[in-house]
Amino acid sequence: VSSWLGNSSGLPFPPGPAPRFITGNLHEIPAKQPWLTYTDWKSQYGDIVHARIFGQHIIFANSLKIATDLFEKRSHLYSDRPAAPMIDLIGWDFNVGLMPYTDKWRQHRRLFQQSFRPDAARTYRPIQMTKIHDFLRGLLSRPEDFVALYKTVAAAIIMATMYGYQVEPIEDHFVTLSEEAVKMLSDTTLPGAAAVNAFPFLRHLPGWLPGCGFQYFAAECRKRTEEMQQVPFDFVKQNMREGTSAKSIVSTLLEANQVIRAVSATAYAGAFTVSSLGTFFYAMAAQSEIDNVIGTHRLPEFEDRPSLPYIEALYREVMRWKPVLPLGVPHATIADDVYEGYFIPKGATIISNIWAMTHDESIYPEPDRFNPDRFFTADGKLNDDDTVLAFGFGRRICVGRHTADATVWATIVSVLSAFTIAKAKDEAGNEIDIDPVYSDGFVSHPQPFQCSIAPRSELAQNLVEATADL
Ligand code: HEM
Repeated sequence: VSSWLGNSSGLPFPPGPAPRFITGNLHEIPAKQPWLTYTDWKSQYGDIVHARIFGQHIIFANSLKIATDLFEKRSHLYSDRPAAPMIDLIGWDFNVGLMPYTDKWRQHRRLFQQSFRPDAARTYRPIQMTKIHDFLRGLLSRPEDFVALYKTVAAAIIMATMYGYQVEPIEDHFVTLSEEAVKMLSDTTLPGAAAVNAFPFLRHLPGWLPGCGFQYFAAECRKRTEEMQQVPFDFVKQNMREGTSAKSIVSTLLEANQVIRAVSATAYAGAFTVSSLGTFFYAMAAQSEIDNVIGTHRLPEFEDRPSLPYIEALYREVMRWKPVLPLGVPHATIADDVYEGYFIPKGATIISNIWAMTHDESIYPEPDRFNPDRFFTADGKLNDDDTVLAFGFGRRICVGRHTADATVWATIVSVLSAFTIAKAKDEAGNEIDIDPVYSDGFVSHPQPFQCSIAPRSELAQNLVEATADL
């Protein structure tokens, strides 16, 4: 009770909606697109907002300044993750991104960084391009399956770099395993999603008791999560035994070590966040820049990046407009703190409201409009707003960001160089409008929609077909 109500500091919590006695603000947390509600709270209460769900204090960092002050300048206090018993129950505690701020996290993060720091990330470029070219050929032969295809490209890159495993173009067993495990995680971690997060003692009660059905769900999740870690790991070990192992991060690091198993499965799950890729299909421009700089006789390469400022702006806008994790991954405090006269208790959940930051009208006028031009100065130069907020903050900033950045950029430029994407037409020849609908939950993916994807020219088609022989 003292943690629910208690604040012995004599200082106020940051402003926020009035909580009810027991449940706090639970009744105000919407199931759908909660980041929109939290961004409304920003207009009402300011850049730092406090809410409570049962005994859990939640602080929303709604501006870049607050995020920088807390997650970066006070990173020694703000780098923990909230304790969520449901994460342990479903077996996701193996994941670096969800681990508390402990020596174990440091060890996993260090290993991850070794394989994903900028110079290491550059060595994966050939694999990235190969998989992106597979994707382009997929678009030629099955444009109607573009959603399944772009989802696979991100997974294909991670699976090839981590495990040396080449995914099947459709319904790959490993990819399906990971997709299901990520979906289960997404369903169980939002505030208010699982009673056991609010009442941790419930984890000790058997599933047959009323209200404890989550135990059966959790047991099923644990099985999937275990499989998701073990199956691709066994694949590498088997190939190494048989001497057929392709070079991969796991085969390079492998000393039959549990940390590697967990770190690699973390990366494998990270693949799904690369669904930022879906977003850029909503927007078409920039082909003339590619034609002017690269010409039409070859496909783009990573080395072209500095010469393509418009594509750079397009990439930034894709990452700004619909951040894949609109509320980031929650941080938590490891001790009491006072910020600008407000009390922030130990164990509080700190949400980086990335949506509010990337839709801040004072920085991005008309924030809901997709407009890459906003990243140019008045004299037509790319501006210096090059920090992608979608990757989060401080010591917990996304470790896969260099690889993810390269994948998203290279996919955008490759598709644009070879294809025209337009609205689909109905039987009467009228254009079908696109209604951008995104999934709810922890990860926000674009939902399937219709559009027309066709090679820009015969030359473009030949270039894409020729990638099969590379
Ligand atoms: C467009 C793609 C991606 C986006 C937008 C993204 C975004 C994020 C965000 C917002 C966080 C939380 C940062 C914070 O706590 O403040 C995060 C953490 C993380 N990401 Fe990514 N990510 C992407 C791709 C990837 C990929 C491809 C990998 C793996 C190869 C990856 C691995 C991780 C890991 C391991 C963490 C946890 C770091 C920690 O807690 O110490 N991410 N990511």
